[in-house]
Amino acid sequence: MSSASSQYHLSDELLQPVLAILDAYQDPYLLQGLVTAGCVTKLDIEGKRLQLGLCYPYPCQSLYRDTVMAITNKLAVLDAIDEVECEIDFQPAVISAGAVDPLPNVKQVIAVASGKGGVGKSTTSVNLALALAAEGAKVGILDADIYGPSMPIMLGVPDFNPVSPDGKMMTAATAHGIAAQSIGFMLGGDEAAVWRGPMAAGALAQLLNETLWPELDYLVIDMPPGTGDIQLTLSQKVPVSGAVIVTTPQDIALADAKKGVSMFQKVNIPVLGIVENMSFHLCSECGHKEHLFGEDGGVKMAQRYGVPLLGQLPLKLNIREDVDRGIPTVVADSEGDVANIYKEIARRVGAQLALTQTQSVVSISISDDE
Ligand SMILES: Nc1ncnc2c1ncn2[C@@H]1O[C@H](COP(=O)(O)OP(=O)(O)OP(=O)(O)O)[C@@H](O)[C@H]1O
Repeated sequence: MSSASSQYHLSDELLQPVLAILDAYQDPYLLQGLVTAGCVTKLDIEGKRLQLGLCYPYPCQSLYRDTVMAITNKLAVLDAIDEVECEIDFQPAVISAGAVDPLPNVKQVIAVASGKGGVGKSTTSVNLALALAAEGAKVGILDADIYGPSMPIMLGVPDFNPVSPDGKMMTAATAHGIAAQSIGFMLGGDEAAVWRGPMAAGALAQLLNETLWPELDYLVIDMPPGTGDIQLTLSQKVPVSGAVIVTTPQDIALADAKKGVSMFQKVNIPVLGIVENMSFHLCSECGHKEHLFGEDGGVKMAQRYGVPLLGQLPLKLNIREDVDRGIPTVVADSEGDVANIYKEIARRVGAQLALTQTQSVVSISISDDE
């Protein structure tokens, strides 16, 4: 149990059944009871009104209402409680157990990668970033795709000029509530495409380090596609907390995505999971579902590598149209089915990061004590 137990101000007689009820409530993403997961930060009682404080290590704002209702119903069996006042918060861990220095202001860096181009990595990155923000996190995105920077268009800020007020650090754009920096703000696509290996990785790391990022819970990096030198060097130069691999279900893309999984495993960056994009075509008129690129390739790959399948996105016209007009689907249709899939993916990504870091915390505190 966490040190939060010092915030528990209930008599032993009441504390035990309350903790038992709260721990019987399994968090669907952490797959642990709320007490075991360290989410219960406050317990107090005034008359028969229980004051409950919860702090999640991943952003899940859209679930707060249902969670409170479910917990309140369970606690209602106790005679000593007839009302529950619940405060919920979210706080990701700030941990960098890796060799690379953490970025000031940035708690977690998430790399979004794909084995090959054109699988929808940038579309997934931008919608994931916006979904993390919709779930209550402070988010930034770095477009490191030197072969085809797309964030300026996808976020509707094609003319942003990242001025450098002090001649050293650059500003980030703000779009739909997230901070954005892109190699595309600096260079035309063609010019950037001639970059090679370590030089490109060095320039991207510089872009990352020399941007005045606001306080961020998560910085999503849209990596260059592929698994070559640039990607490997970038993964070693940037304090990446975890990686998300985007693939389509067909065999060739999957073979490439496997290389992506292996690359991150080689440099000890946890693979948080796989997003299968363009999983099926959903006809917007008749609702017919068709598996154009094969069925469940991402599912099989996730099983084979023992990493979670974070979600499956349909091939849908409006996903493309929305990024083309600079208003990604998570913003354009924020309560629609597609936005909800991205939000589900965002919660899973945040929870996976938290679980990965719980393990790091354990190993760090052991070596500190020694
Ligand atoms: N689920 C989807 N449904 C419909 N269109 C999609 C979907 N995902 C991506 N697209 C479209 O597919 C094209 C390629 O997507 P995107 O640019 O995100 O891929 P990428 O993997 O980042 O490509 P690159 O490696 O070339 O940068 C874009 O036109 C995008 O709008």
